[in-house]
Amino acid sequence: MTAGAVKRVNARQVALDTIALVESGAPINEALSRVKGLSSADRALVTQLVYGVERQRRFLDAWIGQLRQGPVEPKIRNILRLALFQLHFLDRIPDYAIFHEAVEAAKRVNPRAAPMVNAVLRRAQRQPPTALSTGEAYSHPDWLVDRWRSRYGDYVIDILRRDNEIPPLTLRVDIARTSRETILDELRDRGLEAEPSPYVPEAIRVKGALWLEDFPPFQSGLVMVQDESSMLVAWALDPKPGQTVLDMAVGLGGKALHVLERTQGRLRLTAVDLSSERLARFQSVLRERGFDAEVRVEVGDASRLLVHETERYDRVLLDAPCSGLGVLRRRVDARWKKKPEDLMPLQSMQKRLLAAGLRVLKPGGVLVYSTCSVEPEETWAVIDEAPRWGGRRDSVIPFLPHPALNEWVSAGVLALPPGALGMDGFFIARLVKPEAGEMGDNNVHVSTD
Ligand SMILES: C[S@@+](CC[C@H](N)C(=O)[O-])C[C@H]1O[C@@H](n2cnc3c(N)ncnc32)[C@H](O)[C@@H]1O
Repeated sequence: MTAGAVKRVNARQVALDTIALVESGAPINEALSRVKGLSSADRALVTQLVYGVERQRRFLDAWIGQLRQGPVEPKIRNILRLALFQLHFLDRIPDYAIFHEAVEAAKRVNPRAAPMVNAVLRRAQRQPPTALSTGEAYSHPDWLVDRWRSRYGDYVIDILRRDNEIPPLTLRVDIARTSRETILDELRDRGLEAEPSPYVPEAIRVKGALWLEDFPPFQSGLVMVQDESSMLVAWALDPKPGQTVLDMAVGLGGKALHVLERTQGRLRLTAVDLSSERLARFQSVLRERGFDAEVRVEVGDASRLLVHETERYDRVLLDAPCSGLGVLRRRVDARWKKKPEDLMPLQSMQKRLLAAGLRVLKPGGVLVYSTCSVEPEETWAVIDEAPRWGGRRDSVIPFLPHPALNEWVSAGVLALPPGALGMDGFFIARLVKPEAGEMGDNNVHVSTD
């Protein structure tokens, strides 16, 4: 056996251990962050295997069900899932190597199960899965398939397919300090496949593994990781130098930093988040980027903190806590954890935050409400309440960087289903607070496309 072969066996064992950790409830990123001591190639392989098995779990289990009658103990099931994933989705690993490693792994867990593993895998070679339901074939829970089919009809298949693709790493370039072409050249010099986003002028899509820690433009803050649809939030907010801006749920500050970049830091930003840990990380990035003087930070529930504030913000960004159902291609384990009953409790929080945000918005100001989900409970049902708190819809169309995005605008609101135009699913609504005496119905300025 060559040294390379030894390493591959280890990588698969590490993948199996990590899959078991995810099964026990650990978030996938956290489980992968515990993986230490592998070469970067093996690390990339473990990541690919763990993400792949987790993404395709329902499909793999349906296939196992057709190959083997009767119960399969959990550790052996994971060995079968990993082997079948490689057999079906990866073409660079020969079948005999997959079989050998699976049988050896089974022997370590339960020697009596090893012949069964061997028999199931040999059967799998001859017997591809048949007669699968849509949820099984595309490895999603039925409640999501049904929900999306009822809204999107046959387009649901595109959504499910895209949720199962490996998404690109998307970078946002601070184009006030460097050009997108400069960064593209640096990426290509490293042998990476990188292309400019067709839709967002500051975005780059990268295929393959880029170790950000070794990429100087990342270390110096010239690029950040952010999906294109997230970048559209700052476009819709359209901040101007000199304005007062409130970010009600700043998190690690991806969108707030974009807002600062677009105005070269020339605004007064108040940033709130419930999580002191996230805020501390955001503050350290602010210091590194030299933006700390412009930003006031507050920890707590924004809907309560703002009670004592007056109408003093020109722009309010409410990137609301949400289910994340638009970004399942990135958070692959979430599809098995989320439940339809999660949506309504989120809605009441989202409405409270929206009411508070509109209250502190100056007349004539703009609030952008966004979620990385397009589920109606946490999007339309929330912004439909805006008139109660003095907000009315304003079309995002004049603020979008590319006309192709308009296809996904309805009643002035951008609602990109997961994977549309190669982006994460996202909902972005622009709400304005009319000046005193201004009249009109809810949809002033709204185009009807
Ligand atoms: C979608 S994330 C924000 C992402 C962030 N805007 C970005 O671009 O990186 C939602 C954030 O809302 C925060 N959050 C949840 N409930 C909150 C509340 N009641 N008040 C303030 N922040 C809240 C969470 O801690 C989380 O960081």
